[in-house]
Amino acid sequence: MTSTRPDITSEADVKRLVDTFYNKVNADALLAPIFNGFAQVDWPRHLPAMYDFWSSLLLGTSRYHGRPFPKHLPLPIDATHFEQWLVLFNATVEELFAGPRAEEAKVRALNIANMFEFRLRGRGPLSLL
Ligand code: HEM
Repeated sequence: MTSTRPDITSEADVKRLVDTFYNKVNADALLAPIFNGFAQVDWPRHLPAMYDFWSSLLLGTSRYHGRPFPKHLPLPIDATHFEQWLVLFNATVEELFAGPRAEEAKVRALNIANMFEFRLRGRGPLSLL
């Protein structure tokens, strides 16, 4: 297939990536209950935080100033959830974009997911130290 997909180069691209990804998450039998059931995510607040996060990582805008890991600490998630998260994220990137930043998005997501999963495995009173 000839690829006419663009790379990720603008805020509009970041927004499209994030919106499309979370639409998939919301339709996913494994992940939707975590976001909407357990965590009761406030989407109009969460999505802009995710635009900032990915804009910082991929466009170098330094707009995100939060600490993502602690938000994941209470969630009932394990490696299976992270694998599914990555399947949906990679599918979204590949459906919409192609190029060095698209590749970088997938590598960054994989590294962060691995790091979160590793830290969550040690979840317990000492994991906050
Ligand atoms: C099983 C996988 C995951 C689940 C179920 C999950 C779920 C959540 C939930 C429920 C929140 C809190 C939303 C809120 O504040 O109401 C959150 C926040 C966040 N997540 Fe995840 N997440 C997952 C993986 C990831 C990965 C792999 C990344 C990074 C690549 C990521 C990045 C973030 C960021 C940046 C925030 C926002 C923190 C803030 O508000 O400052 N998450 N996630």
